[in-house]
Amino acid sequence: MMYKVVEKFVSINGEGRLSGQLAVFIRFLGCNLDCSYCDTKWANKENTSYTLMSEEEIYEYIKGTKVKNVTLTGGEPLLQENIIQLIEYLSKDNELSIEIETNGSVSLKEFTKIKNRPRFTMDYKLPSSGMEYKMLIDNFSYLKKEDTVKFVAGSMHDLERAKDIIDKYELKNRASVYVSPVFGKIDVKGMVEFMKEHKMNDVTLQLQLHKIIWDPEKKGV
Ligand SMILES: C[S@@+](CC[C@H](N)C(=O)[O-])C[C@H]1O[C@@H](n2cnc3c(N)ncnc32)[C@H](O)[C@@H]1O
Ligand SMILES: Nc1nc2[nH]cc(C(=O)O)c2c(=O)[nH]1
Ligand code: SF4
Ligand SMILES: [Mg+2]
Repeated sequence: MMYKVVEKFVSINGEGRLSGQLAVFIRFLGCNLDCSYCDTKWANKENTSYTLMSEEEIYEYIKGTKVKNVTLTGGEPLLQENIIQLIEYLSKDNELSIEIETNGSVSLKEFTKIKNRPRFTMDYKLPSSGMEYKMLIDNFSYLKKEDTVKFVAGSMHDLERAKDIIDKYELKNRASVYVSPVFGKIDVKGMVEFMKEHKMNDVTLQLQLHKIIWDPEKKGV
């Protein structure tokens, strides 16, 4: 099988449970959503240049970096044709710790059947993204403790909505729960005050480390 890879690189993971650790990123072409805040819109344009890579070539690249954490992302990685074959192929290597960043609109059902499946870092798109209506609530039932639900908030209204969803679906009992500011859009101190006011125990506030270390617009980091 061949996959449309728009960039591959090693960096510090700037997000999620392995934030701060080295990771190999494979970014795939194309997305079905159009989040207002997307910092990777360039990867979603059908005319974006990409490299066709087989599962073997992707695996060889990853192993050649000697980095064990792998993040499959995009664009929306789960929309790649035959992505299940790639995930199964990579999942055979127990030395790899694989995470998939996914946007919450693609059913996880088939992916949860994969032996030694990767961890999902699944967004729940909040109102300011304009994509909340695309969220598949059933996906919450496929999550396990190793997975993460991420809420990217662009306003205090978004944060209120995130709290409602976290409580309504008891997400803290299902997976790790992260909140993340839309970069430069919301006062992070205000997010902390909100979390304090609402006693949001067991929710992790993240900042995109890579946008602190490098130019926030820089690709390949
Ligand atoms: C570029 S997306 C790719 C994976 C998948 N399409 C998704 O949205 O989860 C990776 C992560 O970056 C987040 N993200 C995108 N633009 C952002 C921004 N401007 N500020 C903060 N997080 C952002 C997304 O919400 C998602 O959690
Ligand atoms: N350094 C770094 N860490 C990341 N974690 C998730 C990313 C993504 O775009 O999915 C990402 C990214 O784009 N860069
Ligand atoms: S789903 Fe992810 S890649 Fe697609 S537009 Fe939203 S943030 Fe960007
Ligand atoms: Mg990114």
